[in-house]
Amino acid sequence: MVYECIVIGAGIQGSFTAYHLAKNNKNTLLLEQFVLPHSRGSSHGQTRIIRKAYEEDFYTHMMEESYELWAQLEKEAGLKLYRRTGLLLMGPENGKDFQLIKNSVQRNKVPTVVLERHEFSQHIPNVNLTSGDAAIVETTAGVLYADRALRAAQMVFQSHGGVIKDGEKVINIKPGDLITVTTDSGTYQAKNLVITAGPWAKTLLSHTGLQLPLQVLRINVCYWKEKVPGSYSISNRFPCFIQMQPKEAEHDIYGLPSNEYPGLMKVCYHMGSETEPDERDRQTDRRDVDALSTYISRCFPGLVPVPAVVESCMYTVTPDNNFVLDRHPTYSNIVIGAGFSGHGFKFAPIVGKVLCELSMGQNPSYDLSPFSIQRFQDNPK
Ligand SMILES: Cc1cc2nc3c(=O)[nH]c(=O)nc-3n(C[C@H](O)[C@H](O)[C@H](O)COP(=O)(O)OP(=O)(O)OC[C@H]3O[C@@H](n4cnc5c(N)ncnc54)[C@H](O)[C@@H]3O)c2cc1C
Ligand SMILES: O=C(O)[C@@H]1CCCCN1
Repeated sequence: MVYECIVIGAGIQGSFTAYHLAKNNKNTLLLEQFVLPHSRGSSHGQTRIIRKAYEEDFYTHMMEESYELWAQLEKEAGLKLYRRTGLLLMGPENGKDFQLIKNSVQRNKVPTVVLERHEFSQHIPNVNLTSGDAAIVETTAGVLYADRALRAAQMVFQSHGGVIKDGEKVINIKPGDLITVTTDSGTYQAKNLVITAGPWAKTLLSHTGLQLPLQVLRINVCYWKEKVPGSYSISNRFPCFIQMQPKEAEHDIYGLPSNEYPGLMKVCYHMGSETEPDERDRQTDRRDVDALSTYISRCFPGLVPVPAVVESCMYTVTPDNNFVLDRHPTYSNIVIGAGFSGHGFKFAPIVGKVLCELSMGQNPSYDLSPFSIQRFQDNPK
């Protein structure tokens, strides 16, 4: 049988693409190399941050509709996927990045509160605001329950007649008017193909003759013990946070209130060391954990500054940290979603929608020029 569309990769982006295709009555097959659920890609784990505060207007605009589509999935699946916590943004008051994001939220009317230094500790207890730093809180930001969201998108896809075949690794792609996809246990044909293979995108795209400048990083996902259980918890109304330009590191540090593992707060570094996705844990660089320990001792005195639990996850990053959402430059019936650069989860309902539109030959609902493949060819690295 010939499918209307095959989607390769059942992470959050592929699952949402398949969800939209099935809702548009397209006969769709979702292929996944590992038995589901698994923790080998980028979409596993309990939580992710959802927010509208971005330096770039186009991300903030996409998030308007994304919140609505997350709420729709909650309804369809009968599950709670989003919890509002607020997002505390801290950074050097006169720093360029902090100013850009502050101006953007004002320009785009994202609900935010500015916290003056003298009132900071009254609103955010147990955190030391670095001297020279300013703070704002985006009030509608919060947490997405990631594992649960992934299952929900897959469930709704199946309830619309979609087929998932897991434990089947794609080993070859033969482009054409009818595309032939070969896995380690079968061969399938479709009129359209969507590749959302996360950290494996580079390998898969090589079967289609395309090279993209994607780099895979291993992220140490660190949980830190609260000295007084609950002091940084969701139930105590502690927010998610992003610390821009921390003193001890080059990249941002971020955290989510304790919730999923009672007594433990997730605080991570927004960077990692390069790795091969099939040998993720051979990468043992822990310099990021040392920087986190120093930051936590200085700014989060209520946490024990040694990680209690370390999990891992991968980022697939592009040179400008913007996603790839485009048609294949040679084969217009192959659509690509890749390079989510450690911030793609919150956008998944919109990513799925535009990849579905591209694959159905429609005009996408958003200007996709920031996400084009052409931008790499214009500025080869
Ligand atoms: C530690 C961490 C924190 C993050 N925090 C946030 C956050 O707070 N907010 C936010 O919005 N985003 C966040 N992100 C980013 C977000 O999680 C990712 O952008 C998103 O999960 C990427 O999804 P994906 O579907 O592209 O990749 P994946 O989830 O990796 O899915 C790709 C799938 O393709 C499958 N596959 C690959 N090759 C093949 C093949 N040959 N055959 C069959 N299947 C194949 C893989 O097994 C995998 O299941 C974070 C990411 C990490 C790692
Ligand atoms: O996508 C996000 O909102 C977070 C910000 C901090 C780094 C990890 N990703």
